[in-house]
Amino acid sequence: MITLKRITFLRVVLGREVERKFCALMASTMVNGGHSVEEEEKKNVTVGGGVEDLYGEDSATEDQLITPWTVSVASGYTLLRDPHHNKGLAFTEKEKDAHYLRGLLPPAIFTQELQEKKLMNILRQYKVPLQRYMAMMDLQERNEKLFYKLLIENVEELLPVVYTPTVGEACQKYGSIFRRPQGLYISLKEKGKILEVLKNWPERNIQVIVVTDGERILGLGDLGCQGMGIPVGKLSLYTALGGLRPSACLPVTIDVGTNNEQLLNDEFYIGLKQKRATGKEYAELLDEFMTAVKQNYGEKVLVQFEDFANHNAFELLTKYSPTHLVFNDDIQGTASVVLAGLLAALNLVGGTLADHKFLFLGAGEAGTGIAELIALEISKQIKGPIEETRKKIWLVDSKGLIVSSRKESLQHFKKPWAHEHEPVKGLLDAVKAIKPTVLIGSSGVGKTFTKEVVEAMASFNEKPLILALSNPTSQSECTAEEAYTWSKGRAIFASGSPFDPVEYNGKVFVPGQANNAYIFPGFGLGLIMSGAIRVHDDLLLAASEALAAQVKQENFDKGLIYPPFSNIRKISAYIAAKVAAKAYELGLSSRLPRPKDLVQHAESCMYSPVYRCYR
Ligand SMILES: NC(=O)C1=CN([C@@H]2O[C@H](COP(=O)(O)OP(=O)(O)OC[C@H]3O[C@@H](n4cnc5c(N)ncnc54)[C@H](OP(=O)(O)O)[C@@H]3O)[C@@H](O)[C@H]2O)C=CC1
Ligand SMILES: CC(=O)C(=O)O
Ligand SMILES: [Mg+2]
Repeated sequence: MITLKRITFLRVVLGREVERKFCALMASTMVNGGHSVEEEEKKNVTVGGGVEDLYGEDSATEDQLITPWTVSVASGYTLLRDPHHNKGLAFTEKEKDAHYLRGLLPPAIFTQELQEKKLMNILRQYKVPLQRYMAMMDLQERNEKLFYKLLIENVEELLPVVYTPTVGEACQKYGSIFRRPQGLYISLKEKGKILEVLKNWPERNIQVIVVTDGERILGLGDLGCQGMGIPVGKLSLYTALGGLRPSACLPVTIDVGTNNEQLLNDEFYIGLKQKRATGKEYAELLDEFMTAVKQNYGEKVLVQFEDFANHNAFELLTKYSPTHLVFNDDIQGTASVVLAGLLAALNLVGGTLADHKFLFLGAGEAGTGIAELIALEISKQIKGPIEETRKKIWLVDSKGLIVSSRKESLQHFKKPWAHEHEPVKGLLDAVKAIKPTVLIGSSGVGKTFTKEVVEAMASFNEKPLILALSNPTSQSECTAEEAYTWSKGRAIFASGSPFDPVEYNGKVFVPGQANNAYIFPGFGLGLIMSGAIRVHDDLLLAASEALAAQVKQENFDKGLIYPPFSNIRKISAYIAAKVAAKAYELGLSSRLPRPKDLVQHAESCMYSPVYRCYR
């Protein structure tokens, strides 16, 4: 067995040539069915213009088995190809000598700051967002630290590139832009072998998994296996925004087929070409996955469900919450970020949460998840039963206002919202009938907050609070410009995907981004650093309150109900500390003793993308 220690010994004691020969011979014993070293050495033939075929790969015929041999000591060419350790032109002269890099790089040496400047210049030249996305993915595969340095230090500029809206387009075109796998693909073909598949992933100490089955990718619907862009994007935010180590993050796509005909007919589709498995077949695959995850990574690995369709999402969350550390970002993360925005908005609109009336367009994961957390917060504030506080909240789905006469036919997650009211068909009529102070879009359907809807909101609210949560930008219920113009500059507006500032009547309005990206990185860090074993609603409330507390007067002055993303690492540390504190208080934490200063502890846990010096 060849070991890293032996290779290092050979290199240090006997020199590089001996090491090369040794590796080659070890490799050749694994070629052609394992013949003796001598035999294989004799057979080392020359092919391709006199280049030695050390590993026997070129000379092997098609039916001969060869070993995909690699020596995993990161030095020389291998070091430059290793995204975790590559520093590009930033290797020092000393490092070039010590790590066999001389001649493999041009003479100039760039600092990481200069590399960052150069790459930002290049990125800014791309006019097409998808080109920027691909350039960032290339960078992530080439030089991980530089990727994160760029993302952390230019977060407001690059978030729309690696995340919504561009990640949506990337998923739609994932088959064409796919280069190298960035996460684990677990399909029906892997049934019975999922534990082995997890072991194929090169990293062992996984702390957070983001998993999708691709059925509800943003507001773009079923993108099957191409949904992989979402776990990859979310996890890059876990690192950039929440400070989790990249090596501790595992993106997973469960492929049970797709019902998207366009993909099924696409010759370049990268997933299983079959209709989605459902029922027992689906449940068994998911169960095998969840069991394998716990077996391989232990009790404290966080599994974040992302962009599952609601007919699976609620069930999975209910099923695995008692046994695993699971979190559904679309249901719970979105709820927490919206509640934070509402708590902050009270500074602008006045009153308490209980004084407001809420109307949702969209009664799925996001809509009912947010509604439930608002109702919970109000019931805690007024110390009243949640059945009563739910009555302040109304939801509209594709069939109209959810009312008691529809109760029998409603999905279980809509039933608590079926209040007494006569049937109402469309949103405009619902707005006029309910007269909400807060209108929240979570339908996944763009352009549904029409001029009439916004004008109606502005007719009975001095400052209508309008949140257009649906992603990507194409699915936003209205644009920032529409919200400000149609409300004559009175709306307080935030959206799931970012919009540029808008000038209306000589005043500049800055729309905020109501996106769960404010919550999940800090929330996850809080769970992990405290060794939490279960998620509890009170942790979500703690995260909301922490985020709301981070909105400063200067933000309110611009009409913002969220703090800017530029400060997100500090915000995430604060959220993490509050979540961890609550987890300790509830006895859900296993990492003892509890650190005294949790904010400082959170900051000290965070991954830094600064280059390290190699000995
Ligand atoms: N900003 C953020 O952080 C987040 C944003 N989102 C966005 O929210 C959107 C919805 O996500 P999610 O809740 O998970 O999706 P779901 O599929 O679970 O829910 C969608 C809801 O919208 C309703 N709906 C669909 N079309 C219409 C219509 N024309 N009129 C009225 N209602 C309609 C559906 O009605 P029915 O039940 O009758 O089919 C359903 O209740 C997506 O675009 C997603 O990107 C999601 C999570 C976080
Ligand atoms: C933001 C997000 O999680 C979504 O749109 O699904
Ligand atoms: Mg999502």
